[in-house]
Amino acid sequence: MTTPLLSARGLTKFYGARLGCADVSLDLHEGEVLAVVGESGSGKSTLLSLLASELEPDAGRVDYRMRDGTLRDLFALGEAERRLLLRTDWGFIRQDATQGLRMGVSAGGNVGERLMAVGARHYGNIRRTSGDWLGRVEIELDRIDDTPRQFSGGMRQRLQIARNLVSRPRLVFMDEPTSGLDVSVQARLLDLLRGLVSELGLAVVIVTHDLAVARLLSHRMMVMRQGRVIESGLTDQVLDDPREPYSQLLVSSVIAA
Ligand SMILES: Nc1ncnc2c1ncn2[C@@H]1O[C@H](COP(=O)(O)OP(=O)(O)OP(=O)(O)O)[C@@H](O)[C@H]1O
Repeated sequence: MTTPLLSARGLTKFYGARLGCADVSLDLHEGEVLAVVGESGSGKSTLLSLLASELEPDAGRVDYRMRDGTLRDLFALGEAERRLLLRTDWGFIRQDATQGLRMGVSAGGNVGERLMAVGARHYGNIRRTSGDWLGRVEIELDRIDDTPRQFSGGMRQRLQIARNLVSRPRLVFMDEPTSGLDVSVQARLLDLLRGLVSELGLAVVIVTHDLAVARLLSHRMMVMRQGRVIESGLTDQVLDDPREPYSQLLVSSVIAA
């Protein structure tokens, strides 16, 4: 067995007296897609923020295997190291595109900025690579100088994808990347994401309340309820044959919908 890329043990977070999540452990290997599902308030976003070290846990730890092979405790990283990871080795695709994009910067600039973070300096190359990536996410090249404010919701999400993937991260966090979009737009976006994730061999932690998204994108899934993981396993197994009554309810309510 190879060492996991990301490994969490006993992650627990309280907001005052309210539980965010409790005692969550997981391993994520390179190229693996893990979906975290559960109803609203079950702790999915809290867990994602802890894994991405945006939030400090009350207990537990997260280790990450750096590119040089060393295992690092994420909460022991300095702020500069953490920011560097976020800009280079990781991506974070957010539900709200205004939080994941620089809304006042052109589409090309949004993508180019990430390239500069990994050392690109030549303007012509940066613009060409940015243009290539806009094409890959189906944004017309003549929109390269428009800002995301002039984009539709679906286009903004595709731009977030380009911005995050252009620097070839190894790990991408996704927080409900398709919710809030029209069903037909969601389907296209999911297709695009699925293709890129497999082509680039990305490791992904995706939070979603939509089991169809989990089915389409993930290899493994975890079901959360009231801050705790109540079931986990291979996605097809959990969805086709859920063990826990709560997971059965989740799955059947989708089928009924
Ligand atoms: N900043 C905060 N301050 C206080 N309580 C919080 C905060 N963020 C989350 N919580 C609480 O922690 C619990 C888990 O919330 P979390 O946002 O992680 O759930 P979720 O599964 O992501 O929900 P949703 O699908 O609605 O985003 C909830 O009870 C929530 O009210």
